[in-house]
Amino acid sequence: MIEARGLTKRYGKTLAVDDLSFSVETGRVTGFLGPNGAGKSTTMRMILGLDNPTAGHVTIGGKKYHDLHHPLRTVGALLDAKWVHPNRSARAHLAWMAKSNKLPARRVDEVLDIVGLTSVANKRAGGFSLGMSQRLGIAAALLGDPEVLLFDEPVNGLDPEGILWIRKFMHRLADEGRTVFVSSHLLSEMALTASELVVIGKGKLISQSSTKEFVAKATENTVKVRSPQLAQLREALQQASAELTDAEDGVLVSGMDSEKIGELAASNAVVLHELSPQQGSLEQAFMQITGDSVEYHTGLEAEVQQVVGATPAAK
Ligand SMILES: Nc1ncnc2c1ncn2[C@@H]1O[C@H](COP(=O)(O)OP(=O)(O)OP(=O)(O)O)[C@@H](O)[C@H]1O
Repeated sequence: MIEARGLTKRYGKTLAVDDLSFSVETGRVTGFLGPNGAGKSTTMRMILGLDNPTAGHVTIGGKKYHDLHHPLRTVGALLDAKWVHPNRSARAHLAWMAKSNKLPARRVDEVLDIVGLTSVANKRAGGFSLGMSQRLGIAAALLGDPEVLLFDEPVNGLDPEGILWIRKFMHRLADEGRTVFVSSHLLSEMALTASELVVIGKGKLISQSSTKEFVAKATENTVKVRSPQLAQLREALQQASAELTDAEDGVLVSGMDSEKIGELAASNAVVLHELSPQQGSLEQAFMQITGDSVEYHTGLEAEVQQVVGATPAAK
């Protein structure tokens, strides 16, 4: 379990992490979500003792990283998959890591097998694709068989197959009872990967909850209605204080659930052609909750739309 309390990091004038408190539980995948520049990497570096907090603290299993007896047996991390020496083979790289950290040599072949790199174990890591490099990075993180795993933007640049592999692998690690903390600015990806979410913007905590709660709490639920007697239905809905927004071929109703709308239509003898509750998406929730915490708002919105074909919440 990871616990941050009042964690703060200042670089000159930039407050990269601002009084952040959150906890990451064992046995599940927790997403660390925030737009670019929100402070995710800085937080991860502080968890791993690579950066010192300006204030506050963060512990792993109750201890600060520097107080851990066997750091690599406690926590493994994938921060940058491309730091491997390019002329070293995958096996040599892991063997060197195992040796320098006093971990058993037999673990090298075990982790190569776990991440599916056995057949290319003797090939130069410099020739690896990004997906293979990520797997090698994950193998390195697993060398000490740690209970806690941190992944910083692990799916960045991967093809769909690579993304799927990482996602399934994280679920597997959590199912084994490990603590998995994974950062991403890809909202849609986190919805599929993480059951818990720690959401930050501009270094500050925005929310910590289950992914389901996050979406439910943040999205305004609407119901799409189509009817050949739309004018009549509009009047009835407005009289009942529902809020209406024009949709392409009908209206979006908020402030009233689908049962009520159906009953209202029936009591006014209005025929309905569609009555469909609109599922809130994680993207909509994120936009609504982060609001002006999104440092590069326009860019992020465009990116989200590109990635998932999502449209911003209908108002
Ligand atoms: N070593 C550093 N020196 C100065 N400023 C830094 C340093 N590291 C990070 N920052 C600044 O701190 C803020 C948070 O950066 P950080 O990399 O932690 O965010 P992030 O959420 O991981 O973003 P990204 O997804 O782009 O990596 C940014 O404004 C960044 O420019």
